[in-house]
Amino acid sequence: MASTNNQLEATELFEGQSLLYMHMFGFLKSMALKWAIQLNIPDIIYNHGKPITLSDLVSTLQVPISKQSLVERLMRFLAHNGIFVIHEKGENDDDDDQAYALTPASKLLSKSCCKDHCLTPMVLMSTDPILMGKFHQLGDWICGEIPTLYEAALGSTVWEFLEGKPEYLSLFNQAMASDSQMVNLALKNCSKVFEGIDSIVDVGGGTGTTARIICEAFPKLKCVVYDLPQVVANLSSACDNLSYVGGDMFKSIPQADAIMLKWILHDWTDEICIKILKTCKESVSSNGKKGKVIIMDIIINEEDDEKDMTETKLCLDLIMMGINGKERTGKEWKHLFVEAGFKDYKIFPLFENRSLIEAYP
Ligand SMILES: C[S@@+](CC[C@H](N)C(=O)[O-])C[C@H]1O[C@@H](n2cnc3c(N)ncnc32)[C@H](O)[C@@H]1O
Ligand SMILES: C/C=C/c1ccc(O)c(OC)c1
Repeated sequence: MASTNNQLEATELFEGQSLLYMHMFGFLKSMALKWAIQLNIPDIIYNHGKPITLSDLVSTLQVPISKQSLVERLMRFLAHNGIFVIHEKGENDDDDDQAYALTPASKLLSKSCCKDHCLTPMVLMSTDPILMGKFHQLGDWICGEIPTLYEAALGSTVWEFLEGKPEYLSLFNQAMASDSQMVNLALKNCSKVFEGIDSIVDVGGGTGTTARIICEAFPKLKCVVYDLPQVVANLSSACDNLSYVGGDMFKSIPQADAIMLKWILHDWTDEICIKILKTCKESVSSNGKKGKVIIMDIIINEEDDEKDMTETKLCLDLIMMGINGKERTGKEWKHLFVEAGFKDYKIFPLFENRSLIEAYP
């Protein structure tokens, strides 16, 4: 609402300016994170065994002395944003009065600390210049005829792009695996979901991280990872109850008591999701069995989620926009299940931004 009071109008404009500055510089949060990873700072601090002073950090990094203050300023920025924390000793007034320590966020970027669930590959993929660069063409793409941003900017769909570039395919698979490791920590909250079933197919299961976690937790459960041939080629199973099958989920899906879809349906349009869900329903209903489909995905819930959580989910929605996928509200998920002919479904919290949905044919 426009204000009639000049003073208030100026205040509003200043607030508007402030918001714009915050947003236009938002990319620097990604860039500073990438800088910390490229210089291996999370591992350096972890291996140091205690908070590290600026001079120790600079000498480990072998940064020229003339650039010492740049390290200090980047660390100040990252600490301001919760990626590191600055411990003040307050004894003397020199540079070494302060020391940098890890926070939960930067622990997740240290391979030495969080070997199993290090999120570094996800950060490197998200900040890759080519993958990030396509967002410069959002405007042109939305006004043009080309169906996906990937095709508009990179000349092919995301899956074709990855198939043609082994180094990107490997980065993508590692990024997905790093996200999937979190399932390990959340499984105890939803172990009931996997009890009482003899076989499960993880459709689009990537290199098998989630399936491996489930196989280890439920040694009697027979688990198949089903993904594109180029993804599962040369993978061999570490446990007896896990196997890899290459194929195309649009042509067929192996039969099982349960189908798992983790971060699959958000990659696709409603129309395609309904097709996938119908095929899954056939697979788990064969042999007269009453199976189920287990979905691990995002549910947008602006009412109940914290603002920051919703923001992350809406960012992922824009990333999915680039491949014609989308993040869905509870109502939009329900629409998919109804249209695909499922009788009922149940939602469980999984971890942070992810829910587990059990859908029954
Ligand atoms: C976003 S990733 C999710 C991977 C894994 N479920 C996870 O959460 O870590 C989507 C997966 O779907 C696979 N995929 C894409 N098209 C497919 C198709 N037509 N048939 C089978 N898998 C497909 C991709 O190769 C990729 O591994
Ligand atoms: C940076 C995150 C990328 C990403 C996350 C989940 C997905 O399903 C995906 O599919 C193309 C990409």
